[in-house]
Amino acid sequence: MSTDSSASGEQPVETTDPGSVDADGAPFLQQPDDGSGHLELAAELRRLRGLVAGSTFEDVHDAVATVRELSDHLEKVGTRVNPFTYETWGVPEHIGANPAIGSRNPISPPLEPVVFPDGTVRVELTLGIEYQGPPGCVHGGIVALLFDEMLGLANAAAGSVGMTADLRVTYKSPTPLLQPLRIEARQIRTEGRKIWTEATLHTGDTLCARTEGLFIEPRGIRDEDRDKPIEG
Ligand SMILES: CCCCCCCCCCCCCC(=O)SCCNC(=O)CCNC(=O)[C@H](O)C(C)(C)COP(=O)(O)OP(=O)(O)OC[C@H]1O[C@@H](n2cnc3c(N)ncnc32)[C@H](O)[C@@H]1OP(=O)(O)O
Repeated sequence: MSTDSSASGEQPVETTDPGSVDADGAPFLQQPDDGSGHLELAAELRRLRGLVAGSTFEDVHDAVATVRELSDHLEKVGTRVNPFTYETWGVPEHIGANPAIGSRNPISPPLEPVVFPDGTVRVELTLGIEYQGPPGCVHGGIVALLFDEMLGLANAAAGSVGMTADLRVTYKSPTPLLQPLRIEARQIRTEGRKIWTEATLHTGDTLCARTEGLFIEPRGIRDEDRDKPIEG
């Protein structure tokens, strides 16, 4: 969880609170903390991101030098990782680097999904000014990113993985910044490698957006196809 400044810069606003877990929901794809401080670093950078995007400054050249020093330090002490291969869908390192859900990725809000017995995956979150599109509203591309991810998670909850082939988003009402949002996603049906999944985004009782996605399970991803080459 991180704390970012509001647009006015006066009140700290929680931007990534995943909300409470209902009694019958269970945390889904929890991302382990390896104790290295990596997650705290990402959380602090999220705070920084909110401050940089959501503030004006007179002179921050001192901050530039400090951040440059930090980057130089991290470059020295870290081990760079390469993008993952298809076989690694869902391993903690794959999830952790994800721009929507990844706890190690400062770009992500991040999402902390909860799965329910009927297969619904839900996240609750509040987005700050760094996600702004129209004034006061969440950028439509961010909504699409969150939807794509949530549909993918609903597929994972149903035991499948798929590449997004078609993603339709209907924006019904502006998605507000700095207000609690709730996204719920569920797999609807499958036919061979084709998977249909849907999601909604609400603030309170207001429907802000909904989506329908068609996903295609990559060839070779199923156990019986392990010896076949994986194709996107
Ligand atoms: C458990 C593990 C947990 C993991 C958790 C991870 C969470 C992370 C979640 C991350 C989430 C983020 C997710 C992301 O960011 S995914 C990244 C964004 N998506 C892509 O980059 C996909 C790019 N496209 C492709 O790779 C290929 O085109 C795919 C793989 C989609 C299909 O190429 P492929 O060669 O395999 O398929 P096919 O041609 O034999 O067609 C097969 C069938 O599908 C039908 N079809 C195909 N395309 C379309 C279309 N556009 N509309 C309607 N129908 C379409 C087609 O007619 C045929 O139907 P039929 O004739 O059989 O009836």
